[in-house]
Amino acid sequence: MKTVNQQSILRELLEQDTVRKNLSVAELVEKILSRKEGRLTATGAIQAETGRYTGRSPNDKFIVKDDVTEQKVDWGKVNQPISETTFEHLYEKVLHHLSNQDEIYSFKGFAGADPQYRLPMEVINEFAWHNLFAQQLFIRPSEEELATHTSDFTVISAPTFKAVPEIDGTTSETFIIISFKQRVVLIGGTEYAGEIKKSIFSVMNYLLPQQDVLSMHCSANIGQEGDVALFFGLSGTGKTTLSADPHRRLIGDDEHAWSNRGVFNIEGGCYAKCVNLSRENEPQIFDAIRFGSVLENVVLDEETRLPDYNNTSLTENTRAAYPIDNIDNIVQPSIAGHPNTIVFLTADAFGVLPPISKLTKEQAMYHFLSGYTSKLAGTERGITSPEATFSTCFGSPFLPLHASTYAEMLGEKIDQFNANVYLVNTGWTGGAYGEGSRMKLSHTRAMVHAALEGELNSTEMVQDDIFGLSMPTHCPGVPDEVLIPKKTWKDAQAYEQKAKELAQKFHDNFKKFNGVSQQIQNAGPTFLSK
Ligand SMILES: Nc1ncnc2c1ncn2[C@@H]1O[C@H](COP(=O)(O)OP(=O)(O)O)[C@@H](O)[C@H]1O
Ligand SMILES: C=C(OP(=O)(O)O)C(=O)O
Ligand SMILES: [Mn+2]
Repeated sequence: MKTVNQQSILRELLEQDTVRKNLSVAELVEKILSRKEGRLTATGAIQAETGRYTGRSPNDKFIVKDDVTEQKVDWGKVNQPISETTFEHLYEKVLHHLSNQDEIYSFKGFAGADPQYRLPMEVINEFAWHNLFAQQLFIRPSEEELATHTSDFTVISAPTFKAVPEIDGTTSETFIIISFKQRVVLIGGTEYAGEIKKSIFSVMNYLLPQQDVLSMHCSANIGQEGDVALFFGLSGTGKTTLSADPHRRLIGDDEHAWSNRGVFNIEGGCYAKCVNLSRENEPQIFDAIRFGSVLENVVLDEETRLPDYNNTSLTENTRAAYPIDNIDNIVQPSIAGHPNTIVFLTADAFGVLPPISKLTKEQAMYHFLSGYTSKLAGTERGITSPEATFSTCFGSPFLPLHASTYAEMLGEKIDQFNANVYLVNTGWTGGAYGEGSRMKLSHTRAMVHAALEGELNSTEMVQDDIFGLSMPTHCPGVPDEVLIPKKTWKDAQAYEQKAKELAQKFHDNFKKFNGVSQQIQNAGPTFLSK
């Protein structure tokens, strides 16, 4: 059988003495420098460039349709099917490609901080810097854990292997293919490191709900009283930035799961956007970038070798990868109790959603299913300015199962633990993208702080008459007029028009969720039902 064949080729490959296994950070750094894969920066971090692709390639992502996945996966534009035969041919070619390299790198570790649900996994890389990335992003094993480690999923990344669509059955030279039957992710044709971590996230989004654990595209932190907050949001909306908070310990910046024991981080590291990064605005992230970190597509000053975070000549999606331990106030292991507060981050390019609003349970479900936000420049191929999108569960590119699976689980948990839910607009204010400006980070931080401290519970609220959202009228550290979008626009009529345009989009998008309860369907924009 084919399956056996590939598994034995993989085993053979891993027995070759060209495979360097779980090298230390220092050894990997030496490799990266001697192979000229990257450069040493004055921060101590490695800098690497990814060439043509500097963001994810969602159109090149597939799931193998086989007897394991056929009935389970929500097939469509996000989860494109590919045949077993196509996968097997490519798999063999990629393994052949890797067996011809002078050296390749393997990292064995885990996804999932809770020992009950963790996935022992392995990442095999053609590039040493990708292997360093994997080591920093996934959960590093102890010596004992490594000695007894048996991988239950393998990511194989061969960026210089390029597919030929006509022969290989892909859409382009790039491919990201998950086979749940063979427990393999195959990545080729792209050097963007984000694919490695996000593909394992997709794997966990398939596996965990089947164990009755909700997986979520969110960051998480914990306050002094042990109160847990989650921040959901599509790429670039503020999960990493807002979860790094000197007053709250970090659980994780991007991927979490919620079991009947509480929440846990899926990863062991962070992957921060670093466009315009400054110590003043984001001190913890700025200082996390040091020896062992990886700066991706960040331009260096040629003389000082210091990163120039304002330079977006390679991409706006510049990134820093570092182990979570590089942040000084963290929870270790990355496990905590049940969330008290849930924040949905939306980067509203229309500039009409309130900077913060408190949601009813029905509104929470409505907005979770809608997942309205923007794709921000650079995070996906072809996106050069914020583009309004409805990304269900604030993470549609990473969800193999139907949105209702995740939404129903979240709804039950919100009910059970009585969590407060807020919608926070980290996008535009005072006008749409191009006219208004990005919400001030200091204001967003102040609003989030007030929400987490319970200060908004006793504040007077007003309801906006287009979306039906409850907006606080005061918030410490934020001018009153910022809280009400209409007041931030020069032209109130223009605001109204734009807001109604967005409300209509919400309405049109939600038609596909006609199976959900009437109460949830009614929790959308209010002016349309008048
Ligand atoms: N009001 C705001 N709230 C959050 N982030 C903001 C805000 N204004 C600007 N930003 C910037 O937006 C980016 C958010 O990115 P990040 O936190 O990495 O997103 P995510 O983790 O959700 O992908 C950062 O570069 C941050 O500095
Ligand atoms: C890494 C990504 O997203 P996030 O910013 O959510 O981590 C990505 O979309 O490639
Ligand atoms: Mn992030």
